[in-house]
Amino acid sequence: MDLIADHISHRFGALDVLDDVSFQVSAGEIVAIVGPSGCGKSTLLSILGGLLRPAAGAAELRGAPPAGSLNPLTFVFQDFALLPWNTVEENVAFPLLHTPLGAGERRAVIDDALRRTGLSDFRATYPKQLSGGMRQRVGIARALAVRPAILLMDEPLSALDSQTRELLMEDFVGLLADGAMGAVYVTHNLEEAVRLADRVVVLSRRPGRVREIVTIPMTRAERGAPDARGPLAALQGELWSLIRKEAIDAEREVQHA
Ligand SMILES: Nc1ncnc2c1ncn2[C@@H]1O[C@H](COP(=O)(O)OP(=O)(O)OP(=O)(O)O)[C@@H](O)[C@H]1O
Repeated sequence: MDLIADHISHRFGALDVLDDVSFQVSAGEIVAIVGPSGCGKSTLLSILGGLLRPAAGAAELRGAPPAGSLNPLTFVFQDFALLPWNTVEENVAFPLLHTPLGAGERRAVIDDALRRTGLSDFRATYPKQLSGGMRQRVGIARALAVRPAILLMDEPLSALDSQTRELLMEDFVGLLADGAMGAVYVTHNLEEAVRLADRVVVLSRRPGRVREIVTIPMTRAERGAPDARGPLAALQGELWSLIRKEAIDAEREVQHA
């Protein structure tokens, strides 16, 4: 299933936030969205996920959803957005409430999501008993439970320390390796963008326009190898050179606002 951003523009009152943004996420592809602070990345993700109707243009899904999909698009949030009074299992089960799944099928879906995220032994645990990395794994398991075509991820690792980020990046690469699921990955972190994405959409400062779409010229597997650090750092440098000036301008704008 493909996700198409088709000439999307948006404004909040007098504030122009996005200007004519177009790109495509093909089935199984990971597309990162980077750009200066406040350029409209989260707004764009909300529009792609159908939470916000754009002022102009549209977000469209094309193609058949994965077998058994309950929702082709699902979000993974920076702050995990878990229900603290519910166990891990209940959090993962939450999006399955009010769906036509029978009890057996529901259990199989939950078990599968917990297994794929390494949470099978934590099903009865409450979020506050877990580390940040484990909480975000619960957020991912909950997203997997609806068998989506595309994960919409808004800074999913930014609340985590650097070692935990590394581990979760490895998890993402593993989860998305079979190409059954794609992702849109909003991040400030260019290291994450070049490590995970197949293509990177670089937005200008607000109103966000597509400055460039950079294709990462290495497979995801190649990027996990120890000798990939040099080429990845070079790619990161390339992206930073596209963003740097506008990031400085955007930062000044925020500070003087
Ligand atoms: N609901 C809203 N009402 C009014 N203004 C909003 C609303 N949501 C976002 N904005 C403004 O729109 C602009 C873009 O916000 P958005 O969060 O999409 O940017 P971003 O690129 O994700 O930011 P950051 O990099 O800081 O996470 C900002 O100036 C923000 O203050």
